[in-house]
Amino acid sequence: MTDFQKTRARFRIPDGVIYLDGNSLGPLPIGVEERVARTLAQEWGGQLIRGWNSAGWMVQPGKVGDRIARLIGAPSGSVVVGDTLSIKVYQALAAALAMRSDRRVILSDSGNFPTDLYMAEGLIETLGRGHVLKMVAPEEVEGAIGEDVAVLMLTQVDYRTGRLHDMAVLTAKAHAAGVVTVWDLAHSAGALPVDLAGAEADFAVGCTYKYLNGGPGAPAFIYVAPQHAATARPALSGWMGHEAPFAFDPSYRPGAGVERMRVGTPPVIALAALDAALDVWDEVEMADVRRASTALCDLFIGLVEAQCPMLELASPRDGNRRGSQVSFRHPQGYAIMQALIDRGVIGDFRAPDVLRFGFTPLYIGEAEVRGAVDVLKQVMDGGLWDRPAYHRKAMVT
Ligand SMILES: Cc1ncc(COP(=O)(O)O)c(C=O)c1O
Ligand SMILES: Nc1c(O)cccc1C(=O)C[C@H](N)C(=O)O
Repeated sequence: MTDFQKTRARFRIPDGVIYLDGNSLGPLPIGVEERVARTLAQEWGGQLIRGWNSAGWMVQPGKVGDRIARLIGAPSGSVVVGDTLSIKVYQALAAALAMRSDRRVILSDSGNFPTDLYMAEGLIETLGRGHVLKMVAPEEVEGAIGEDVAVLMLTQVDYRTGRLHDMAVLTAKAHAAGVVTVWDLAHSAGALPVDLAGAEADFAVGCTYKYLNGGPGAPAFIYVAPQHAATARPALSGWMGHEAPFAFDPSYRPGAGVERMRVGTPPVIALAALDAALDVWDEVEMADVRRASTALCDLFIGLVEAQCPMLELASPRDGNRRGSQVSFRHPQGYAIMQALIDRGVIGDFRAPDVLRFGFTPLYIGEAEVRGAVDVLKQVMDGGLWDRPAYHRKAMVT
C-alpha cells in the first residue's frame, strides 16, 4: 500500500497554498532541482559535447519513454519523449490516417482540447485530400463510429468536466469498424490506471507537465502499438527519427520502431527534470493513487454541494466515469477563482463558467480538501469574489 505521507514530502508547495491545479501544471518535485543542477554543472559544464554519449543524452527520449510506458500500460520500447503534445498529436494523427487512406473522416468530440482539433484542421489542409473533422457530443461518440471513419481521435479525460471515456470499449468498437485510434492521455497519465496494451489502442500521446510533474514546457510522449511501429509513417521526418542520424544520408529512412517518432535534438535539460520527477512513481501503485484520488474528489463534491449549493456540479458524480479533477459551474466562475487564488487555494477557470480543481494524493490529502472548501464557502457566503480586481482577465487563466 502506498504511503502518501512520504510522497508529499517530495514536492515543494509554498506555505499557505492548497494546490489544486496539478491537472494543468504539476508542482516541483524536490529531486528535480538537484538533478537539473547536476545536469548543468557536471554534464553540460563538465562533459560538453561528449555528454551526448557519456551522459546518455542521445538515448534519454527512449529511456524516459520506458518509465512513462510503465504508467500507461505500454510495453518497454513503445514510447518516446520529445517535442510538445501538439506536435505529437499531429504525428500520431498523420500516421493513423496513412493507415486508413481509403477513408476521409476523423471523428472526435466537443470535449477535446482545442489544440488537438486545431492540429487536425491543419493536417487536413496540408494533406489536401478532402478529409473532414467530424465532432459529436462525448456521449454520442460510440454511436458515431462507423465504416466511414478513418481515425477516432479522443482525449480520454475531458479537460473541462473530467468525464472519462471508456478506452477499451471505444477502441474495440472502432476496430470492429476498421477505425484506427489515437488517444490523448494529457489528463490521464499519472492520474489513473491506463492500459494501452490491454485496450489494444493504436496510438497515444500525452504531456508530462500535468500529473507527471515534469515542469512548465516539459516534453510530450507518443506511443505506437508494437504491431504498427515498424510501418507507421512519421509525417515529421526529422533526423533524430532517421535510421542512422549520423550517417548524414541525404534522404530519410525511418528509424526502428517508435524511435522514428523522434524529430529533432532532444531537450536534454527538460528531460533530466522529467526523469527526476518520475522517481516518485517508483514508490507508488497506480491503483492506490486512483483509489485515493477518487475518495478525495468524492469528498470535495460532497462538501461543496453541502456548503456551497449555488455551485453546480459539472463533472460526472460517479468516480468511475471521472478523471482526477472536479469541476463546478457558476456564472461568476472567473471572479470566484481569482478570489480563491488570492486566498491560497489554487485551481483554475475554463470559459465560460467552469471552476476546475485537480486532486492528486501524491501531495493532496483530506485536510487540503476540507481547507479548500472552507475558503470556498467564505468566498461564496461573503460575496468576496465581487471586487473589480477579480473581474479583470489575466493573459493565462
Ligand atoms: C488534451 C490536451 N492536449 C494538448 C494540450 C496542450 O498541448 P501542448 O503541450 O502542445 O501545449 C493540452 C493542455 O495544454 C491538453 O489538455
Ligand atoms: N499547457 C498550458 C500552458 O502552456 C499554459 C497554460 C495552461 C496550459 C495547460 O496545460 C492547460 C491545460 N491543458 C488545460 O486542461 O486547460
